[in-house]
Amino acid sequence: MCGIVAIMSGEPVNQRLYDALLLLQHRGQDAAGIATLDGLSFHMYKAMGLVRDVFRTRNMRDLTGTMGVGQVRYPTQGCASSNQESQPFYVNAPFGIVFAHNGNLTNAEALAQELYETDRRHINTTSDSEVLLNVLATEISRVTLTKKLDADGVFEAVRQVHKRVKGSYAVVALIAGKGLLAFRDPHGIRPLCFGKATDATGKTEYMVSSESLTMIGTGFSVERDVAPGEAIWIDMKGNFEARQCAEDAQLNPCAFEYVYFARPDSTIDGINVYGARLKLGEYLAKTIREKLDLSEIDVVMPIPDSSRPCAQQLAQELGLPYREGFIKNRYVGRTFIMPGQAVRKKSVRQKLNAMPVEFEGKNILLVDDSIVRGTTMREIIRMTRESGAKKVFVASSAPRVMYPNVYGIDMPTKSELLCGDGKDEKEVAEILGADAVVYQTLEGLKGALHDMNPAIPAFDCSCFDGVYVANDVTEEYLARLDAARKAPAPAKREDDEDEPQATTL
Ligand SMILES: O=P(O)(O)OC[C@H]1O[C@H](OP(=O)(O)OP(=O)(O)O)[C@H](O)[C@@H]1O
Ligand SMILES: NC(=O)CC[C@H](N)C(=O)O
Ligand SMILES: [Mg+2]
Repeated sequence: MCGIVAIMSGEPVNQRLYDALLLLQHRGQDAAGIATLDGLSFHMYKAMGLVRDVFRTRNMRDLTGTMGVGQVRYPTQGCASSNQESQPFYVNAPFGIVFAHNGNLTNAEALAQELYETDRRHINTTSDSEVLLNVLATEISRVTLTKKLDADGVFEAVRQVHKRVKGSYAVVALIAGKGLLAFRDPHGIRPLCFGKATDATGKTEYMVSSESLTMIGTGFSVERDVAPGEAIWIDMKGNFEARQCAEDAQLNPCAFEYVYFARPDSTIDGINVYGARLKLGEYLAKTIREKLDLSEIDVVMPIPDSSRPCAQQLAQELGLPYREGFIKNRYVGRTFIMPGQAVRKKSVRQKLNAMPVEFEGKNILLVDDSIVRGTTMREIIRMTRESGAKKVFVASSAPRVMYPNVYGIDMPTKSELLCGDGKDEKEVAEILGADAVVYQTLEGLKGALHDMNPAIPAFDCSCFDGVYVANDVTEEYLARLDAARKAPAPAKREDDEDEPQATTL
């Protein structure tokens, strides 16, 4: 999951883009970048690392201009540790475009070939985002063969992009001298919203962002979500237009955003994320009542951070005490979105510390938002027992993660999932070393989200039910992902730099 943001204003945007990226840090910890447009010149700075480590005052000073885009990256395709694949991306024709993407294309390989052979465009990385930018650039070029680029032309180009591209994509882009473009895939799998503010001269400013919390944190007021398949265009004079550019758009937002990815203080497609997590706790409590003997549980305990609202609500519903037994080191980031299993494993212990006083002689119900590879839970159960707990029960606010995700969560193969082979709760409990494990049911997840916004027809629950809403995933495609995942990583050369150099424009 990456985080993307764009601002158009009459005033400098560098600081506010930086502030927005800091607020989106939970969506990507691998790399960060900002590109601004000053007159007809782009300025860009991007590098591997967290936002606060990537940008220095001198870099910020160079990011002049009153429009800009930014991104924090959590890689799903291409190379996890490549500075070249950090975003934004830039192409010099037509006009010059900088671009940031959240999502994952499922036909990137075929598109890259088509771009080379038919459109005569060269893709220099293995990132699907570079492919998407080049499809967009090709389609913008096509419409400008016969006329000047205006709103109609931009929307026509996006219409063609929707026809060629498969998978999930939320995009922000700046076209030099022309305007700011944002669009969302026809299923609205990844989130995208926009807001407004007024600058010192009384002119309207716009922000487009992955999550609404960036607006609240930077003085913008949230206008609405970008609809699935919709594009919005703000030209250099500040004229705003929005248009539906897809033929069969239907909103199917990713359920995992509500379970884990998004910040609780964001509202996505009319559902407040915190509220959704409380609701998931309500539904999970019902299942726990059916499956566990409540008189055996002394305390309910969350695994910080993401499971807290669910655990709190669940404890209240079950009339059990809620206790915090794990203290999180706030200087360690999210474990799940770290690249590579070795670093994830090490980080769980660095990140969470158990306080024996909360465990000694007690039967504990541990609550986490999800158990994906089982890295976190395995370690947590070990720590819970070491700290003196008698019995350890486990509850997950998400159902069993059984299928690969190809829409922007980096778990493309079944083999890396704890329940990829269909293990039931008993088998999971044995493997993790728990006395019992209870998962949210799929109906519970869908019911909770439906209660929060009955107007959403369906959610992308592909990693729980194997249904790929964009109808773009075949067994053959999944087998290719599996083979790619198992291929050995290129060996590190002795003279490899530990710190990749930044990329600028
Ligand atoms: O089964 P796993 O593969 O370990 O993945 C699941 C865990 O990863 C996430 O935590 P993370 O530390 O990323 O973030 P958080 O602090 O927001 O909970 C999630 O909340 C689970 O705890
Ligand atoms: N999580 C994402 O949105 C990733 C974007 C893009 N697929 C990349 O790997 O860089
Ligand atoms: Mg967690």
